[in-house]
Amino acid sequence: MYFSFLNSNISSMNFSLKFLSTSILNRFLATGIQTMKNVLKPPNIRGVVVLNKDTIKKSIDIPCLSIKKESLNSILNIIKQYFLKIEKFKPVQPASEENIDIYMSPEVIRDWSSFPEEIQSALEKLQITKDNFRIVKDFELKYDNFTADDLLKAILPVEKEGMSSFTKVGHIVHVNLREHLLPFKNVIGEILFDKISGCQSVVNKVNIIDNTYRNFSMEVLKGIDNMLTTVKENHCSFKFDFSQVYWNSRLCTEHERIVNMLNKNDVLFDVFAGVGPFSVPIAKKKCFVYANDLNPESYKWLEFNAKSNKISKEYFKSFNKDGKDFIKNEIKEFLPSHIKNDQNIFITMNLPAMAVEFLTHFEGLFQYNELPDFKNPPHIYVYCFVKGDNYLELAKNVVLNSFTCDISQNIVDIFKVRTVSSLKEMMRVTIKLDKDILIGTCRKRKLEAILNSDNKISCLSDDNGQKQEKS
Ligand SMILES: C[S@@+](CC[C@H](N)C(=O)[O-])C[C@H]1O[C@@H](n2cnc3c(N)ncnc32)[C@H](O)[C@@H]1O
Repeated sequence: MYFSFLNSNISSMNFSLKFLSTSILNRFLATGIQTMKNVLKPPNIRGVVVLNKDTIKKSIDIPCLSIKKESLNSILNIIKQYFLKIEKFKPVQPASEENIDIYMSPEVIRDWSSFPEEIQSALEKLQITKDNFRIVKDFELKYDNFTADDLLKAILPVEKEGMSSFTKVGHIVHVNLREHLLPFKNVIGEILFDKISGCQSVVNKVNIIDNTYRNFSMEVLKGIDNMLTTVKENHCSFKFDFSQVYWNSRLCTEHERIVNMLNKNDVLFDVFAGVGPFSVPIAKKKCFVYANDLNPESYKWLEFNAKSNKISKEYFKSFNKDGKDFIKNEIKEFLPSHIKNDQNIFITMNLPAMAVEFLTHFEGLFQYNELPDFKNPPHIYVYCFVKGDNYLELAKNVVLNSFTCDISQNIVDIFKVRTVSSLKEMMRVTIKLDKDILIGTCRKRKLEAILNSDNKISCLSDDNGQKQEKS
């Protein structure tokens, strides 16, 4: 679950300040009626660093239709679009034994004539006319009626309000406040704590994510100091200490994409598994999963999550090793039997800042006779960050340059996973691992090709790794 102060998302529900809102305004513009678009926004609170909730109020006039209770069902579909939709407020309220009041958005409706003609005539057919319409004066909008988006937009410096983001992980809402927003940290903490459903703790990331285990130092801005939390993703639950391990809700869709690519009986080697967002749901599909993470805390929760999601040991093995050792030992040990069984084999390498550096360990991982022949090559999904408009080309080059042999024929897909920040893209590159790479003949081939280039001789390897010479 993630949000930006200009562009937010609540679990799969997005709510956005950037494209502030929208349906009512758009409808309004479409009907050509003049808008009063800020009428439902908070009063002037720009720059406040101490939140005095009682003083955040605003008096507005609200259009209202009073109708007989029995007419409600017939007119609901006609006027639903004009309802006053604000926090902690019901647009349809009983007025007396027989009557109900329907409150409409003053952003859209100012008087009876604000209704488009076809709406007026549809209402009039049901004996609802101008006489049923009135303006309720001096209705008080309070702190409770404003959304977190509205309040933060009203408070934070205009030109910089969108330069930060917040994410919900279980009961924790975490923000990443740049320096210019630090004076507002308590206000931000309080608003998010009050407004984000299920939030028990608001934390600010203190350092940038540059340590080995990709976790953050946190400062609790509001709420309890308990970073042990549980989240649901891809029909599995994941428990972990958010201050000790890596978890990023923004990767939820990517995790789902990979989970959907594997089918029962396939094989996954997850080199940088974290607490298991690829490995656990994939093992749940009865795939054979080998999951590894160097962080002892991640490994602990990886094992816990496999158990709590009732993954059978038959399908799940976990390791607490450096990625290099995992490739050189576990992948080397377990890959051949799965190749022999002709299973679909996938290797995920999600450590985007440096995963490509581990690719070279696949080159020459096996002696020629250690590996059976295979038709169904394993595929690596390696993630990387690149900066620039030509991100496909950049990602391809990052991967190509990580091998000592030429593997341009082995790159079968390049996919933009998400934009991390302006111009920084997270990419997934798919590499088809052929025998030539795994037994290292591709290296020799490249070397020999260079050595022989003067004699116009190029060396090729056939499927069995046997060298052929062409002149
Ligand atoms: C970006 S996280 C990805 C976690 C998980 N796969 C996901 O998609 O959320 C990278 C993980 O790699 C682990 N890690 C960092 N360096 C490592 C290494 N040299 N070997 C193995 N794991 C490592 C970190 O502990 C972290 O859990």
